Amino acid sequence: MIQVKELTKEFKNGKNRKLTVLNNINLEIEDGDIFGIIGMSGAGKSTLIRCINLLERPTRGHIIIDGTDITEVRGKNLHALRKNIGMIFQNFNLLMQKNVRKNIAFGLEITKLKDFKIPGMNAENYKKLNYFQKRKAKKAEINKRVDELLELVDLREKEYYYPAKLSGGQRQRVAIARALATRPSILLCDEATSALDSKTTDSILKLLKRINEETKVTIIVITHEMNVVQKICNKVAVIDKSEIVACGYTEDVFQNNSSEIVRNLVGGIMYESDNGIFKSVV
Ligand SMILES: Nc1ncnc2c1ncn2[C@@H]1O[C@H](COP(=O)(O)OP(=O)(O)OP(=O)(O)O)[C@@H](O)[C@H]1O
Repeated sequence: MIQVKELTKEFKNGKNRKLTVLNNINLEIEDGDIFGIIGMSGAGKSTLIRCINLLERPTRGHIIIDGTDITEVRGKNLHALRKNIGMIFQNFNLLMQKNVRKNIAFGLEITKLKDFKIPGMNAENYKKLNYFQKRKAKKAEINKRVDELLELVDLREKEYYYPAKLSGGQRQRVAIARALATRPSILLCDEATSALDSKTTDSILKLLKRINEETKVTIIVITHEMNVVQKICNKVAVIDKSEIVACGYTEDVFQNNSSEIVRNLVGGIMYESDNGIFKSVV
């Protein structure tokens, strides 16, 4: 479980001036959730997601993942923490000089040999291997993992392509595979479908949902596209002007139109309720 407690983030804005981008945020995200965070541009969504993997350090407050307050984590332990949190972006952030296989393998390649855990091998057996045996075992394990991920994101046929020769949707599939390579328990998606057309968006959302069901990875989705939240998020939080103004099961939040910001954001969305009857929430 991810618990965000009384989180505040301030940026220095000129001499002696502060900009409060997140103000006393409280959230609970359960294991296996696909949790949406929505809000207008500038509301603080990206800053919140960047605090969750400590790309930004909160000014005050706590982020507790499975009982560990990660705001206290520094140095070597930070590396282990980051391996547990994958991230994908709007612009994919692929390495353009590396092919699909090498992009996916990247996070595993840069893991130091001593930190590389080979599944199925216990610490005693591993200790007995010499340096070259360890390197060989690491290489074989990386290849096996990349093969699995290529199957998962359905890119087997493009494994030796460079990103420049891939469509936007294929690039995002590579980014998803790369983010999952270290078997993280959390996947952060920062406007991951914003650069894609609606058909490609749908195929990426289906893929994320399938991955969530198969691997139980917790997914946090930041988006300004309400249809993304409607299609895959079981829960959603709405941020407005640095604060959470609504939070809960997606259907409940979308159907409760008491807050103006929620009305503006979800205005016009048709929601399918449990009994199959479509109704407008505005
Ligand atoms: N490093 C920084 N230094 C100063 N101000 C920042 C910094 N990063 C973000 N901000 C400010 O924080 C506010 C929130 O930014 P953030 O990117 O979190 O919003 P957002 O909701 O993700 O917006 P968008 O949907 O447009 O990406 C903005 O006013 C932005 O200018």
